[in-house]
Amino acid sequence: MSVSVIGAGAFGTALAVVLAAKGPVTLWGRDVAWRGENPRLPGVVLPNTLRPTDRLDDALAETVLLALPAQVLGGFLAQHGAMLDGRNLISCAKGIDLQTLQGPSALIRGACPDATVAVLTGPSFAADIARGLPTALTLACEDADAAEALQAQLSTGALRLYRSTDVTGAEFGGALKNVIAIAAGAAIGAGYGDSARASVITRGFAEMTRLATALGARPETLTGLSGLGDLVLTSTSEQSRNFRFGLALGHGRDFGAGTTVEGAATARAVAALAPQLGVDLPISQLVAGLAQGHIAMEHALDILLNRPLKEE
Ligand SMILES: NC(=O)c1ccc[n+]([C@@H]2O[C@H](COP(=O)([O-])OP(=O)(O)OC[C@H]3O[C@@H](n4cnc5c(N)ncnc54)[C@H](O)[C@@H]3O)[C@@H](O)[C@H]2O)c1
Ligand SMILES: O=P(O)(O)OC[C@H](O)CO
Repeated sequence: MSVSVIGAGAFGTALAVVLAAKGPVTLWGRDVAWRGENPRLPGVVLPNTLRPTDRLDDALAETVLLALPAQVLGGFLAQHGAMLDGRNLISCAKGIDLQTLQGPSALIRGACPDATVAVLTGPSFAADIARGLPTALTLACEDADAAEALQAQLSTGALRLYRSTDVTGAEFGGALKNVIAIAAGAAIGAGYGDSARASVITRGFAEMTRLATALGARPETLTGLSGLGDLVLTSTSEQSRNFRFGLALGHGRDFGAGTTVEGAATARAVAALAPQLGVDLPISQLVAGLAQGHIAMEHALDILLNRPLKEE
């Protein structure tokens, strides 16, 4: 099966680099005028078996990894879905679409009804994957046979994929951890300390589980790589853009525009979903308010701590 990657950002390029060790890979991006090294992934030399292109019709393999940001995916599919239909389409985006409040797999299914839809998610920084460091991810697809075939196709010596049929659990775990990582960063940035961060991670994980299971996810998926695994990575590493965005909020500093911070828009989507699903998500709703500037950092702690005491 041939492979292509749509989206020449850090993650799409990193995946293309490692998969190109197994065979030819085409990488589509809007602007691939750079040659040899993608500025979004500095220091990584592209192998000869990786072919960048800005022509979409030139990048339509049997298996297509969609590595665009979540808020961009819907528009891209509306424009190009027909060209992509009928293939194995694997979402690598970690977010919830603000317009539809859907995860990437539902967007893909809507635009490409004859595709086999899967998600690839889990704890992984693009720079680590591109350097060939050992990484374990979840490949989720409702069709168990397709999941097994894609797992074999996309695993490499250092990139170890575990398969799952719980697409909702895998993709919502990956999206929601970004929101909680912002909260963890804000707690550290504001000087609340490591104990407070551990509370945010733990109570945030409870929120992730509540929301994802209300949407039909299996609870055990949330304890796997795509949920807890990625939450731990993203809430504890300054390599994470979501964590660094939270740090800036906590410090009261501006954060560079143009950096992909999936958790900011996803927090707003979560805040809209919570009342629809009847779930209580105080940390995520706080992040939505902070990210939009509706809540000031100095009030954030009071909002969380002044809620009624409850059973764990
Ligand atoms: N970077 C990581 O370490 C990492 C790891 C795992 C998953 N992800 C996920 O992968 C997704 C992409 O993140 P990234 O890190 O590659 O982002 P990035 O900021 O490095 O790159 C985003 C890319 O999207 C392109 N883009 C933006 N709008 C577009 C449009 N309308 N049409 C076509 N292309 C457009 C940009 O040109 C850029 O190449 C996110 O959902 C992220 O959560 C990233
Ligand atoms: O840099 P972030 O915060 O988008 O995180 C990247 C990956 O999702 C970590 O698994």
